[in-house]
Amino acid sequence: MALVKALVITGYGTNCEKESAYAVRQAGADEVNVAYFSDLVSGRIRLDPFNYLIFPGGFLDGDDLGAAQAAALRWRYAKTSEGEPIVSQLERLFASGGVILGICNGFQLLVKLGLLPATDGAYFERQASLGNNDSARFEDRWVQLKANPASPCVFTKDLGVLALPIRHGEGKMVFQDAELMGKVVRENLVALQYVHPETGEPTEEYPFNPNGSPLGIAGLTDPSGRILGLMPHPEAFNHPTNHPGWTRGEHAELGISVLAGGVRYLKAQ
Ligand SMILES: NC(=O)CC[C@H](N)C(=O)O
Repeated sequence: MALVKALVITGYGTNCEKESAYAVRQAGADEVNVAYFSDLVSGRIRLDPFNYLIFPGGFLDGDDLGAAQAAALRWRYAKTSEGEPIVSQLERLFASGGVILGICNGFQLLVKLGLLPATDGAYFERQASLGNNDSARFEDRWVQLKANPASPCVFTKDLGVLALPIRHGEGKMVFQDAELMGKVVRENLVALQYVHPETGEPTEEYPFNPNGSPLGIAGLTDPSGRILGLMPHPEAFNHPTNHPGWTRGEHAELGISVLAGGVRYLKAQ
């Protein structure tokens, strides 16, 4: 049974690192650390000791150039003060069986860095993007979701219907072309979809789908199932009273369950 050592990356406008660290601790991680990207550059911290990496939500570089665009370039090209590409540490963490979770801005980063959806194992080749919401507005409310039971995703494996908060301006999934989107769907790399509350089925209808994402795509995984990126914020549903309907006695699966999927997977190794 592996120890779960989580690292939450912050800096440059990230603002959900504390909730994400709290949530992964609640989910059962043995060790939880928060570090700045600049700590990786200075060498104060390395990715090597960790097996659970979290890219939290926020406004990296103020969303200039598009959400997480500059950060994706930073992750791809920055080196430690000793000259080692930081991306090599990231590649090693993943190659040695680690799990990676990107929440909202973190999802945008994973997609722009080419870690999602990575069809055909083409990691670090960008195949998709996240564009402006169809509403052309920042959307901030709760949505209903459904996990895809056929997806290889280790985070959403045992999940069904979920209610989670969203808060983003750039959540519309855009694929390179229709062929790639078909492949993502066929290979079940769609891990999570917005659903219509009446039918419980994936929807493109606003406001249930808050951004106009095709097929209601709210989260993607990679072919290994060890990377998950999602627009909603599971870390923000860490107690039953976070749910807007809790005083009416409404219950829903805590978002912590998403983070717990990664913990369970690592502990089973
Ligand atoms: N909550 C977030 O992480 C927001 C992500 C990004 N800044 C957006 O608005 O789309």
